[in-house]
Amino acid sequence: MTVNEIFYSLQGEGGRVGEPSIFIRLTKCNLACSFCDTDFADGDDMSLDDILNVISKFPCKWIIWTGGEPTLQLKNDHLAFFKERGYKQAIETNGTKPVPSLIDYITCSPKVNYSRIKELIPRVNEIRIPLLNGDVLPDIDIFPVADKYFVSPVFDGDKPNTENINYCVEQVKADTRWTLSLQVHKLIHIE
Ligand SMILES: C[S@@+](CC[C@H](N)C(=O)[O-])C[C@H]1O[C@@H](n2cnc3c(N)ncnc32)[C@H](O)[C@@H]1O
Ligand SMILES: Nc1nc2[nH]cc(C(=O)O)c2c(=O)[nH]1
Ligand code: SF4
Ligand SMILES: [Mg+2]
Repeated sequence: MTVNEIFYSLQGEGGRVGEPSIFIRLTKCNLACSFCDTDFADGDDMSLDDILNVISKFPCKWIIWTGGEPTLQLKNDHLAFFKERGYKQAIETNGTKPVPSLIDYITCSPKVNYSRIKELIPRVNEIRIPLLNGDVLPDIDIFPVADKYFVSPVFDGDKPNTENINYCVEQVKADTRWTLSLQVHKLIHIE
């Protein structure tokens, strides 16, 4: 696999905020979102044993596969390797590709082709849609069935953007099926 970075931190976004997690960021993406806060271009080839060597130092059994777009590389063979070693595995995906079945927790953060996501990924744990001030929030039923639906105001790099936050607050108050998600890791200055 081509790996951009591996770090141990707390989940900063969505339904599992605050949970200790090992982030494995894979290189490459099939989209180029204007607001993307991540530099995922560089990477090193790592074998599964190389990755295990790094992550086994952390006192944590939850992996979050992210990127870039992790579905471009991640397959059930990779997931089976870590599952056999006692890891639970979550994914952060943009919803443009199917998610391998051995994933334990799916966060889908829609960016494009909203109506197609359901066909590719019928059931997710959370939808977490990034919104800029004025972006149209689609009707919730267009998305896959989820346990929880979040709107996530786009941050300016590491800084919260008041207009985007206020706009998301309005959306949640107008349709109570949605919940606000903030990028808490940026607010508390952790990775
Ligand atoms: C960097 S992406 C990687 C995973 C996958 N490509 C995706 O888009 O879900 C991880 C999360 O960061 C969010 N994100 C990226 N840039 C952001 C920003 N400037 N403000 C808020 N969320 C952002 C994405 O929407 C996604 O939920
Ligand atoms: N703390 C922290 N939580 C996160 N949740 C999703 C992230 C990502 O970049 O995928 C992320 C991240 O980069 N840091
Ligand atoms: S899909 Fe995810 S990683 Fe790719 S550019 Fe958009 S936010 Fe960044
Ligand atoms: Mg991030």
